[in-house]
Amino acid sequence: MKIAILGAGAFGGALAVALGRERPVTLWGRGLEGRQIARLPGITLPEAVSVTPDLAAIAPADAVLLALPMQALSAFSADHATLLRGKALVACCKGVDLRTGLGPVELLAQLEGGRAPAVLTGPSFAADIARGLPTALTLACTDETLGAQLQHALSTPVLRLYRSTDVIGAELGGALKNIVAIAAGVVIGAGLGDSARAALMTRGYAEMQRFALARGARPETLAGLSGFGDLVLTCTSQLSRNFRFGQALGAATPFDASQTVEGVATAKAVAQIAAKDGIDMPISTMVAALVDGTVTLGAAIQSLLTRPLKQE
Ligand SMILES: NC(=O)c1ccc[n+]([C@@H]2O[C@H](COP(=O)([O-])OP(=O)(O)OC[C@H]3O[C@@H](n4cnc5c(N)ncnc54)[C@H](O)[C@@H]3O)[C@@H](O)[C@H]2O)c1
Ligand SMILES: O=P(O)(O)OC[C@H](O)CO
Repeated sequence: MKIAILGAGAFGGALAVALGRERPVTLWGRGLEGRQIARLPGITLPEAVSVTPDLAAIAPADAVLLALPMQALSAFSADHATLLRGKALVACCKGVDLRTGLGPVELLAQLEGGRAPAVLTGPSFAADIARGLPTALTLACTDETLGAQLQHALSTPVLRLYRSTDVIGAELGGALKNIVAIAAGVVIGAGLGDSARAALMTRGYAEMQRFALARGARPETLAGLSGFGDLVLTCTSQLSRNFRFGQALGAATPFDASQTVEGVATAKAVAQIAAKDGIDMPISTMVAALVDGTVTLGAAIQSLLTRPLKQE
């Protein structure tokens, strides 16, 4: 299986490094020059990675990994539909498209006549993958045969892929955990303590399940790498941009606006869907209001703490 990766940011670069240590792979990215990845300082791409600024050069690839920010995926896949159609597409982004309310697999499935798209997601910092540290991810695809082929093609001795057919559960776990990570960052940034963070993560997980199950996900997927696993990683590590963004919000300190923080747009998308479909999502709704500036930090905390007492 010939593999191409689209997007030479942190995650696309890290996947190219990991796969390029084992087999040939093509990496395309905007403004990609030389064999360094700007978002991965100190990392050099292995020899087996062919770097190209020309998108047409990925034409021979059988499998294409799209490591772009979620909000760029819709326009990108529509603009390059002819090139992408017929290939095994693997979405590597985490989020919900703000304009359509769709996840990455649902967006890619709109390329008519294509194969069943897959999603690669789970607890993984690009910096860890690029350093060759052990990482486990979920590869979800409704086509079991294709899913198994991709699982084997994309696994390495230190990058272990677990297979699933629950694409909705896998993509929503990755999308929703970023919202909870922002909220966890707010809790820590505002000095509310580790006990409050544990409570927030637990109630956030309940909220993730509620939303995902309402959209057809399987509960065991949410309990796996792409849900619970990624929630734990992202809510507890300073390496997470979503967590650090929330921390800056909670502490009222500046944050580098050039960083990709997927939970911001996804919180807005999820809050809109939850309001429309009547799904109780208090943390996501509050994160959406906080990032929009329609509620103050004090009011947001107060609102979550004064919700009616209920059964767990
Ligand atoms: N960084 C991580 O640790 C990590 C881990 C797992 C998953 N992800 C996911 O991977 C996705 C990408 O994140 P990242 O960390 O690589 O972000 P990044 O900001 O490091 O890189 C994004 C790349 O996409 C490119 N890009 C943006 N818009 C584009 C467009 N319209 N057309 C072509 N290229 C475009 C940018 O130039 C940049 O190279 C996100 O959804 C993120 O959640 C990231
Ligand atoms: O830096 P973040 O917050 O986008 O998190 C990166 C990955 O999604 C962690 O699994």
